Amino acid sequence: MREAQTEEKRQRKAAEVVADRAAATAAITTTTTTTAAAPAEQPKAKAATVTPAPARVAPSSKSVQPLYKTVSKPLAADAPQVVTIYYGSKTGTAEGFANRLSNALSQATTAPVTVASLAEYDIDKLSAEKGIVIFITATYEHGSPPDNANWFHTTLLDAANDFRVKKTQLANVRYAVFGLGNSLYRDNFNRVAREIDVSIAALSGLRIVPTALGDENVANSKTGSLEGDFEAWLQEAVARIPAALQGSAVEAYETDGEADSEEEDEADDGMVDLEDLGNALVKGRAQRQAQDQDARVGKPRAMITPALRKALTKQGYKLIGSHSGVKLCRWTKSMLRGRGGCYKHTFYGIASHRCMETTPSLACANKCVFCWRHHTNPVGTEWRWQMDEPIEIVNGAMQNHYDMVRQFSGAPGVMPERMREAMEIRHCALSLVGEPIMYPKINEFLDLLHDRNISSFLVTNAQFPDAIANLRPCCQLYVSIDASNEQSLKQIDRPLFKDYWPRFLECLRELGRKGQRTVYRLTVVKAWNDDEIRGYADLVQLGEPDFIEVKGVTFCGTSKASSLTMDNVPFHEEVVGFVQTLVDMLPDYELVCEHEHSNSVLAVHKRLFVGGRWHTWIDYPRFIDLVRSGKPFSTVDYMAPTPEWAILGHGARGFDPVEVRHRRNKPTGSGC
Ligand SMILES: Cc1cc2nc3c(=O)[nH]c(=O)nc-3n(C[C@H](O)[C@H](O)[C@H](O)COP(=O)(O)O)c2cc1C
Ligand code: SF4
Repeated sequence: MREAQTEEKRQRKAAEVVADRAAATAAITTTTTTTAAAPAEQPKAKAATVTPAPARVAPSSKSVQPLYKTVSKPLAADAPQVVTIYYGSKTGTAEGFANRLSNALSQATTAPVTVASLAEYDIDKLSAEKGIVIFITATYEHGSPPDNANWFHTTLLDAANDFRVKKTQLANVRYAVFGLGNSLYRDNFNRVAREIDVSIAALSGLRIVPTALGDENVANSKTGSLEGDFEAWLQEAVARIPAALQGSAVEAYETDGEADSEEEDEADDGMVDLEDLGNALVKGRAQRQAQDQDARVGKPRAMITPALRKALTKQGYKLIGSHSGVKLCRWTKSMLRGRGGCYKHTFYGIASHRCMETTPSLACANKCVFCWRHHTNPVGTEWRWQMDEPIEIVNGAMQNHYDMVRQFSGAPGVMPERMREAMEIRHCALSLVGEPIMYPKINEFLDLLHDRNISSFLVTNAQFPDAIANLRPCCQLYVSIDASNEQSLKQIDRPLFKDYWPRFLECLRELGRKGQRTVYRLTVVKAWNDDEIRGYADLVQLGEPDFIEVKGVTFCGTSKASSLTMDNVPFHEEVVGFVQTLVDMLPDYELVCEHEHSNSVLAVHKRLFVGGRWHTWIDYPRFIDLVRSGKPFSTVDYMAPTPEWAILGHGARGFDPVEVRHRRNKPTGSGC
C-alpha cells in the first residue's frame, strides 16, 4: 500500500515535471508569436474587436515572464569567426529569408557569411562546426521537415534521443533558429524549428539569439505577417551576432526550462523529452484533468499516462490511441538503403523495408532484466485500461509507419525502388514492446492485417496460455524463452504472476497444439542462462516448435533497472556453440541458418527439410490465401525454400549478397 502511494507520488511528480518543462518551452513559441493553441480562441478575440485588425490572443501569464536568461560562456580559443546560414525549404521562402539575413549580416560584420541548403547536412557536420550556425526552416505535413531538411532533422533527433550520445556533444556549437510555419496547424505549428532548437540545446549547444517562430497565419502572427516576424527576428539576430563573434564570451539564451535541466535530469534519467516539449503545450494539462475526471467517475484509465508518453516518445515510439505504439525499426531503414535486412529476412525471407514494427499493448506481465525499453512500459496481469478499436490501431500504426518512412526518404543512399515498395507494408512484427496478446481484441487486429495482405509475426512472453489457445492463425507465433527453469525465469523475466512457471509451461504446450509456424526465441545472456542447455532441450520437447531462434543479448547501455553489462554479451561463435550443443541433444532439430551481423542463429525442425532442401522461408501470398480460405492449414502448406546464402556455412554468413554491408561502431541490435 505504502509502495503504491510512493509510486503514485513519484508518477505525479514526473507528470508535473513534464508539464512544467512543456510550459517552459511554450515560452519559445510565444516569444515572437502566439501559441499553437491560439486558433481555437480566435473567434472570441475577433468578436471583441470592432475594426478588423489582426486578432491576437493575449499571451498567458507564463509567456510574459522573462523567457530567456543571459548566460556567459567562454568561447573556444580556436572558434573561427564565420557564420553559416542553413535553410530547410520547399517553396523557397526560407531560402529567401536566409539570403536576406546573409546580406544584412555581411553589412554588420566582416566575418564571412555563407548560405547553404540543409540537404547535405547532418549531426556529424554540426558537431564539427566551430563558427556560428543559423537554421531557418519551414515545417510541412504532419509536422515533417521539408525534403532538404529531412536527413539533418532525423540525425539530430536520433542523437538527442539516444542515451548513448553524450549530452555535451554540441557544446561547441553556437546557434540560432528561425521557424516558418502556420499556427493553423496547431500542434504541428513550427514543429521542425522547435525540434531542431530543443535538440541542439539538449546536446548543450549555445543559443545566441532567442528562437522565433514566424507565423503566416496573419490572425496570430505577432507582427501581422510571416515576413514581419522574420524582419523582427532578423533585427535581433543582426544586433547580437557580431558581439557573439567578437567577444571572448557569448551571450547565450536559455529558456527557464533548460536552465533548470540539471536538477530535472537527475530525477529523469538525464533524458530530454522532445515530443512533449512540442505537444504538451496544448495537451498536457488538459489530458491530466480529463484523466482525473475519468478516475472520479470510475472509468478505466488510459494505459499511456503523460509520463509514459514522454518516456516512450523519447525512445522514438509513435503512440497510437491510449495503448499502442509503432516504431521504425533500424533494419527497415537499413534495407531502404540497400545495407542489409534483419535476421528475419535471412531466416524467413521477410522484406525488412516493408515491415512495420508495432504493438497493440504497451503493457506486459514481466519486467525482464534485458528489456531494452528501460522498464518504462506499464505492467499488469490483466487488461484494466481503456480499450481502443483494432481498426483505429491498425490504421494509426500504418499511417505513422508511412510517415516515418517518408521522413526517412531524404537519408543518403535510400533506394527509390525500395522506397516505393516500402509504401506498401507487407509484414507486421508484433513484438515492439509489451505483450500483444494481452490486447483483448488481438484476433480482430490480426484479421485486419491479413485483410491488407500483411503477414503477422507475433511474440508473446508465455504468461497467457488461454490467449494463445484462443489465438486465430497467425503467420508465425513466437514465445520468448528467457530461462530454462523456474528459478532463473524468476530472476530474468521478473514475472508479475505468482504462478508464472505453470503458466509458462502451459503456454509451451499450447504452442505445440497450434498448426501454424511456431518459434521459440532464446536470448543468450552470458553467465546468466548459457549453462542451462539441458533445461532448454526439455522445454523444446514440450512445445516442439518449428524453429528455435537464438540470439546473443544486445547491450543497450546502463540502466538503473538492469545489471546487465557488456560482459554478458556473447560473441557470435559462442552463440553458435550454444545452439550446436542444444541441437546435439535434440535429434529432430538441426542448426540451419545464421545472421552473423546481428548475432543470431536458427535451429530448425527436420519436418522443414523437404526434397533435399531446407524450407525456412515463407510463401507469404500463400499464407494469406490459406487464412482467407477459413480451412485448417499447417506450417508445411506455406513454406518456401531457403536460399543458399542464408544457410549456415555459406561465406555470406547470413548477409544477403545483393545488399552492401556497412559496419557500425555502435552496438547492432538483432531487431525485434
Ligand atoms: C502542404 C503544407 C503543409 C504545411 N504544414 C505545416 C505544418 O504542419 N506546420 C506549420 O507550422 N506550417 C505548415 N505549413 C506552412 C509552411 O511551413 C509555410 O508555408 C512556410 O512558409 C513554407 O516555407 P518554404 O517556402 O520555405 O517551403 C505547411 C504548408 C503547406 C503548403
Ligand atoms: S527487426 Fe523486426 S521490425 Fe525490424 S525489419 Fe526485422 S522483423 Fe521487421
